Amino acid sequence: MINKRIAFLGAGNMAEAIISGFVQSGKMKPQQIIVTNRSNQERLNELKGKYNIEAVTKDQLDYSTIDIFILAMKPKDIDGVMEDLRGKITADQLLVSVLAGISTSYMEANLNDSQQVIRVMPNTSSMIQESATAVSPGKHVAMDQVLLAKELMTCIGKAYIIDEDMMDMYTGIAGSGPAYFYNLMEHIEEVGHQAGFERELVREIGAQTLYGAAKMILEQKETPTELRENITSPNGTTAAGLDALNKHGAGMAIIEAVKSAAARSKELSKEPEKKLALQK
Ligand SMILES: NC(=O)C1=CN([C@@H]2O[C@H](COP(=O)(O)OP(=O)(O)OC[C@H]3O[C@@H](n4cnc5c(N)ncnc54)[C@H](O)[C@@H]3O)[C@@H](O)[C@H]2O)C=CC1
Ligand SMILES: O=C(O)[C@@H]1CCC=N1
Repeated sequence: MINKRIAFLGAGNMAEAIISGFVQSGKMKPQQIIVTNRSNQERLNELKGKYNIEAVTKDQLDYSTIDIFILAMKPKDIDGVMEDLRGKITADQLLVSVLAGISTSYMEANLNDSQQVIRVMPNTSSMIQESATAVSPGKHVAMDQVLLAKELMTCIGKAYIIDEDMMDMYTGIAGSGPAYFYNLMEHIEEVGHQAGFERELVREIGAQTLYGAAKMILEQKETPTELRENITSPNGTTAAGLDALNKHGAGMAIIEAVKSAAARSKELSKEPEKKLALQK
């Protein structure tokens, strides 16, 4: 059991996906979790009703009772939250941030000098405990806190400790990644439906195909290249499909998608970093 009191600052999609995974994991009692937002009481009631957790607006939160704060608002709202936390958060309270493009050094510089800050990058599959989550500790984090953060993130799927300088690329691969596969599935659904399948049926067939392929990669010893070659008979149907994929630039499109998301993550961090440089 994880015996900590955890407060979410932000009550949006990502907060809900993580809360759902935490509650399903059985590693903590719902009463250990408290979710906050600025003022949307309706949303707080919804989360409270669905997960049996506590829910209050940020101004009603008693900061002194919290062991771990999880930042789950949009990156643009970071400065308001730093202001809320400054002077209230103490060095022994752990700050975990899911915000894309906001560095640990930015948060450290805005809080106590020795603040323990860990950046994580989950994805929305947290909802069903199938996220692939990166964990990157800041400068002042004790090893037991890194392991605690990893254990927490394991409640929502697999967790990997990575260097923070790889976080933009990780975001391009795994934070945004589910969207690429959803987009692929939208196209599979469309072409199958146009050919005469019921939409729901072809959606399920496509999803089972994707799920089976992912499970093969995770559970078999072969590489994706070997698995692909196993399906591809000379002059067969798969070869025809792969030729069309190549002709239409699918490989390049995937590489560009990851690189563009990673570049956007890097760009998101520039504004706050610039502000930090001016403060120095
Ligand atoms: N959506 C995704 O797939 C992923 C998102 N992220 C990160 O998660 C974060 C949240 O994204 P979403 O959930 O999609 O956003 P969202 O817009 O659905 O939710 C943001 C929430 O933050 C609240 N909020 C704003 N300022 C606040 C404050 N000062 N105190 C407390 N609450 C405050 C808002 O009321 C809202 O409930 C973003 O920073 C994003 O970079 C990270 C990984 C994946
Ligand atoms: O699009 C975004 O900014 C967020 C961050 C990672 C996934 N979605």
